[in-house]
Amino acid sequence: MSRSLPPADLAGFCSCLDQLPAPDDRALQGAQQRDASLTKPRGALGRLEEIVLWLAAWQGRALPQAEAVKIVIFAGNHGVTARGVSAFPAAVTAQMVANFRQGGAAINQLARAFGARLEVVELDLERPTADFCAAPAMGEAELVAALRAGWNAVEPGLDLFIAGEMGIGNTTSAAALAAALFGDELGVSGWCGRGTGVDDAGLARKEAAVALALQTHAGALRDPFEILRRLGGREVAAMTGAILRARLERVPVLLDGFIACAAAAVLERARPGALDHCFAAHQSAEGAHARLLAAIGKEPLMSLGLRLGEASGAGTALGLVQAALACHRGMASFAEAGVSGKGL
Ligand SMILES: O=C(O)c1ccc[n+]([C@@H]2O[C@H](COP(=O)([O-])O)[C@@H](O)[C@H]2O)c1
Ligand SMILES: Cc1cc2nc[nH]c2cc1C
Repeated sequence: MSRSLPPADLAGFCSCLDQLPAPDDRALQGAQQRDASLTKPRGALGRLEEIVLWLAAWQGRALPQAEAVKIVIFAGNHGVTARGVSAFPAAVTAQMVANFRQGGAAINQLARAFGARLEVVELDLERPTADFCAAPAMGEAELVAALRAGWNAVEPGLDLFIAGEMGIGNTTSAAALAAALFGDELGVSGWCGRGTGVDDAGLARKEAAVALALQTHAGALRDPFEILRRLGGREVAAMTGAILRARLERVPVLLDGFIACAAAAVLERARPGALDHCFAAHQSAEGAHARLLAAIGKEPLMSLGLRLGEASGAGTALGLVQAALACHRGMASFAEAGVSGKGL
């Protein structure tokens, strides 16, 4: 299904979940057949083969490509930063947006290295969300505006989409989201990590903020989109909207780190299988990312100790995507190369 206009309201976004397209089985089979013909023992390219099959199924072609690759960094500010939950001041969000625009951030280098188009979408940076320890982070209209901003960032026909984020304080928001979506039986500390590098006192403030938020919103944390409204942030909701639109357009998505996965998890909780078009690029060093990946049923491609956000893990994984596609598209078959097939 291709639809250009974003839903007007929250009910419209929710009803998209009833219309999720399936992968293209014929394209998948075509890619499997080609893979089986190539001059290598079957399975010998390991997870590179998995990447190719995923792209084939969602792009709808046996010879997938990564020409039109788009990375969008969504930026938002968080009221919860007033509680001392980050190692950096909230002003860094806008300063990094300027850095993205000037080409000086890590993601600028990765996008250039791997031939991806990079865009930055600022979401009301001068107006942080409400401190979710005391009140819902966003009103419904704000949530819908953020979901729509994400939706509008994805166009049909992309070969691959990456949603990235920049938002001082957003690992606290992502921890609260994950705890609310998947339960906090291990305690909130199981979902809290050091983010930009908070010290022990900062980590304790973060855990206290998440615990207080869950208490404040107790009884109102059943619906995943309501959880997003209460505990999320604008850039988080924009990633949710973008990942949903990508699914409707059958555009495959590479998931980045802890915050991007929390945004995606809203969809998975709302509709199991909603993330079938997504591949987890990496496991970040944020302590709870491994748990979150397991909760959404994703096996990360790499674990390099990255904890930067801004789509840097997914941007790095583009190199692996290119490696996978180069082999699938360029290798000779056994017949073409005159190589003997398996004997026994
Ligand atoms: O992607 C991740 O897993 C990740 C882990 C730690 C930090 N970050 C980035 O750091 C910022 C949030 O960290 P913090 O400590 O301010 O909550 C935000 O801009 C994220 O892009 C991102
Ligand atoms: C400098 C800096 C760059 C970032 N990029 C994504 N999150 C970030 C957080 C900080 C603090």
